[in-house]
Amino acid sequence: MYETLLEKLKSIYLKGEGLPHDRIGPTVGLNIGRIEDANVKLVFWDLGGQPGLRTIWEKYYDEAHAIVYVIDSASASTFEDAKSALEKVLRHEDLQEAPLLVFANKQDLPAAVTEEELDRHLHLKEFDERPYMFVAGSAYDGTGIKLGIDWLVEEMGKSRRTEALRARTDTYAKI
Ligand SMILES: Nc1nc2c(ncn2[C@@H]2O[C@H](COP(=O)(O)OP(=O)(O)OP(=O)(O)O)[C@@H](O)[C@H]2O)c(=O)[nH]1
Ligand SMILES: [Mg+2]
Repeated sequence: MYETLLEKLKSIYLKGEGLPHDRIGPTVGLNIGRIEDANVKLVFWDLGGQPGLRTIWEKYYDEAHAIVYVIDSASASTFEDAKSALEKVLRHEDLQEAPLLVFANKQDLPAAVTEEELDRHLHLKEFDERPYMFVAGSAYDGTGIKLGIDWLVEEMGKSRRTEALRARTDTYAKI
């Protein structure tokens, strides 16, 4: 759902160049992004957000340590859809306790709804207990990305879900 963001993320953390924006098309299937430094290794599964592709998402839930959900802040007409799609994601039992980062993207555009307004519109806190952070920013200028991902890394580090997933991987490794 966020290839532009993923490319920016790579350019921030890996200090290289991301793909130019005009080389990024709608995601069909899966893009994988890897970021690794001395302390953490992150693997991002970037999934297409088009309605017809959303049935694929749940194939990845079981092994996901956390969720990054990207919303287009400049597209008010799609907020309702974005909210209900996210609610469905969060109801899925395979994602229990997975920390959630909601990234309100495209804040660089004049048409973007402010962080406060979007947060009020989505009011996600009310229906879920998991670690949750809402960050507004832009995949173009990079604002908010480090803040959000640093938070996510910290949450994953202390999450029971991370522990459980690690234990499972260790068990498989021994077989
Ligand atoms: N102004 C602006 N445009 C952006 C930003 N992020 C992405 N875009 C543009 O928005 C369009 C969609 O970006 P994508 O990265 O393909 O969006 P996506 O969420 O991955 O779309 P799907 O793969 O269909 O789920 C592209 O034209 C991007 O260049 C941003 O932060 N600011
Ligand atoms: Mg995409």
